[in-house]
Amino acid sequence: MLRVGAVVASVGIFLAGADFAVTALIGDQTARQINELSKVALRRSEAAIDSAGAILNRLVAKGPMDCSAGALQALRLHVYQGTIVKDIRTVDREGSVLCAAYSETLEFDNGWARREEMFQSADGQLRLFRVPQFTGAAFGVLRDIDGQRSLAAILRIDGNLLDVMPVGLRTQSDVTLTLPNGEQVAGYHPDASSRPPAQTVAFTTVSDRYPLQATIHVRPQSLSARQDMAYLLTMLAAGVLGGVFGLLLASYLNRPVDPVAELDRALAAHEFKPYVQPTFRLKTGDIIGGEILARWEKPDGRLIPPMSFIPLAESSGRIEKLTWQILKSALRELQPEMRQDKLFKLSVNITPRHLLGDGFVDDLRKVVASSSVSTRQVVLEVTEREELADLNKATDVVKELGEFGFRIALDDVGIGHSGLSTIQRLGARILKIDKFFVDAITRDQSAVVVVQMLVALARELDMSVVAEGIEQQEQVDALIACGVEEGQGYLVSPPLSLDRFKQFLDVHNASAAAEGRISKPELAA
Ligand SMILES: Nc1nc2c(ncn2[C@@H]2O[C@@H]3COP(=O)(O)O[C@H]4[C@@H](O)[C@H](n5cnc6c(=O)[nH]c(N)nc65)O[C@@H]4COP(=O)(O)O[C@H]3[C@H]2O)c(=O)[nH]1
Repeated sequence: MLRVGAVVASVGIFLAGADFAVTALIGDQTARQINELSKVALRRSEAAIDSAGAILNRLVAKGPMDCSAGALQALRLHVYQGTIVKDIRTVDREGSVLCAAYSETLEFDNGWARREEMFQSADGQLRLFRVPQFTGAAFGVLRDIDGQRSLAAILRIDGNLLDVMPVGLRTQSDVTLTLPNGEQVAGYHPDASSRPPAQTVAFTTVSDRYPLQATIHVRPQSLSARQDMAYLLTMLAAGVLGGVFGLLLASYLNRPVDPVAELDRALAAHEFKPYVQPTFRLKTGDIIGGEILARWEKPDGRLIPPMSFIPLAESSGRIEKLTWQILKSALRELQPEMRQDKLFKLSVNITPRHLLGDGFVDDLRKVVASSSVSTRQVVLEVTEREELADLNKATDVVKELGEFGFRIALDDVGIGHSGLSTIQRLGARILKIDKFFVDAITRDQSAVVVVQMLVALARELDMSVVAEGIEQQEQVDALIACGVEEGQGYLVSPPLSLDRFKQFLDVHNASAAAEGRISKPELAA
């Protein structure tokens, strides 16, 4: 799962990065290419004017262009031989047409420019002008013959602009040729239905020989790199690179983590939290305390149960630090409630080795003293799962703890190592009956007998009995019948985070006070 996540995330990041870079780079490159194409359009147009100028020069050199039959014949011959020049006309000084090679073409005209409306070429030889026609506009190129007359070539060069743009961009663009006054003299426009909308980007090149500029208008989307093969190839490469990087990342993340180093990191980050499960009086349901149960709140939000890390914490010698961390935290947070209800008991699990370790009693006293909570309200649950290596020393420690007011509970009684003699000698004040017997008590008579026996033993030794893992009211009834007075279990509440445990206490105390079972002064007494 981690591997798939790392690969997907890496591919996504690489593609996004590549998209950004490639869009900028290729988009920029596309813009430069279109700019080059506008130069191509202009060069072609200049070449067409050069060609028309050359024809007019030849005609002027040939002889009198005086509208005689011979002169018109010569004009027609040149028009016939050329492809761009559609007609050649002789005009007077003002610009009025005197005669034309093909006089029929005059019918297509929709006006005629006056001489002063024409634009002169840089070398002063030619004048360019727009010839409005019913079918659009033609391009006029005028050359003076003498002080009285001129020759005007009528050009149609739209076709020369058709293939300036690559096929893929033709429907996305316009190519136009305009005079300095903005009048269009030639142009290629795609089919009207697919013409570029008003929102276009313009690329213009201005001629330094003729009063003319070529402009290409394109849709902004056409500049997008996404249509480009280079884009697709780059994105493919980025995807592959992202995948490879993701696999490397996944194997790095999946590398075996030293579990003890991970425990140390979590301890340093205070990721172990005290959850608290309430203990209650079986007959009344009153809350009389709670048991601290460790939880590991991982940075990713996962909540790890204690049996997944307590054994390693015990075997690696980290359990002591962990125990102090969660005990201090619980005492600090629950101090107001514990000072208000002096009968409230908070219990914490202590491993036998920790209990018997150097300085345990002193350390515990310091921790509890710094929280301003009475030692009488702190219960140490020593599990029976692990054997008490040195029973004599354990008995001494328990005695010393008792002298300072702490109580010891023997946990998991009935399923652990210690026999009746341990229970009797250790001097513990509380016996915790394991969930195993609580589960069986409503269906197995022998469980009833064991519980009755433990209750009798506890009375004999002046101990109280707490039953663990109560989930049903029938179990409560059976336990009461056996003489058990206190318990804990999901029937009342699972272990809760400190915040939720405090809320639980508030709600419980409020309803108990409302029912008149407990009054606040009693709690404080
Ligand atoms: N199914 C069911 N379970 C119930 C019910 N009521 C309580 N339990 C669970 O029974 C366990 C009782 O704690 P435990 O016997 O001390 O057993 C504890 C204790 O031995 C150990 N542990 C937990 N926290 C610590 C700690 O801070 N230090 C040490 N040394 N051991 C700890 O881990 C054990 C397991 O703790 P948890 O998983 O919290 O499991 C807890 C509790 O959540 C119920 O009605 N139904």
